[in-house]
Amino acid sequence: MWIGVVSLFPEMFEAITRHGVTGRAVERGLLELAFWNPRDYATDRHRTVDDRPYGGGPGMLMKVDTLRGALAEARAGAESAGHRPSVIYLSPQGRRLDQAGARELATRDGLIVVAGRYEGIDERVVEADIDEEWSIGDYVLSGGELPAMVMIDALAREVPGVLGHSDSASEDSFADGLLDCPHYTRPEVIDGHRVPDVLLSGNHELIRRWRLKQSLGRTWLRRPDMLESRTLDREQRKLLDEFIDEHAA
Ligand SMILES: Nc1nonc1C(=O)NCC1CCCCC1
Repeated sequence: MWIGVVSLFPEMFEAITRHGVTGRAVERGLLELAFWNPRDYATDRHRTVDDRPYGGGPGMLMKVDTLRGALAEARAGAESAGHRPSVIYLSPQGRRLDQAGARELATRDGLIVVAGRYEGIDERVVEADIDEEWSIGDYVLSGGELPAMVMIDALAREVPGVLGHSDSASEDSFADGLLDCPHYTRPEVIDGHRVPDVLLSGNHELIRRWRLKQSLGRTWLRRPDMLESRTLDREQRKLLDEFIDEHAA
């Protein structure tokens, strides 16, 4: 998947282009990131990229001409790469990103992601140049780079071939609308706490059922809202009822 990034701090994105699952996806050509820095479009001696807000008040905005210069080149880059991207802006005012949203974004014919800085961007640029605003949560960060990386990481996992064996995506808890089950690895005992026997049994069907029961139970305990919008099949209903009975006991 092709993603153009407009950012004043492109080097921050090494966190996803040089490490882990996303780094390997870039190496394998499954994920392609290209960067355009508004500072490269500054024409003054000080390479100014911010500007004062009309109406006064604290803080600055991203300078319009340098931002739009970078955006125009990103669009040209997308076109020459044969893509017709959606242009995304990250801000707390956007649509909340969730697994379904990541899955949806992964189907687009490329993305251009605009990472804001200072107090944001001119509203006329939002209206003219931005297709969609997205948010990673209700808190204010210092820039759009970390939200952009969160979004790119989440959607990259939905790109076919990115994950080692494809079922790890389907097993991801949010992938099937549940919280993840507990996980265990060596040693078998930590401070007197043993690994649940079922996980040592080698019985894959019992293990599958135990993990599903734990996911359902955890979701019931911690995020009951996630169960409200979900129809449980017969097995899931039985396992959750068992969990609830055991929890009440
Ligand atoms: N929360 C968020 N979700 O997506 N982005 C978020 C954010 O807090 N972004 C900060 C940016 C917003 C534009 C101006 C500079 C600071």
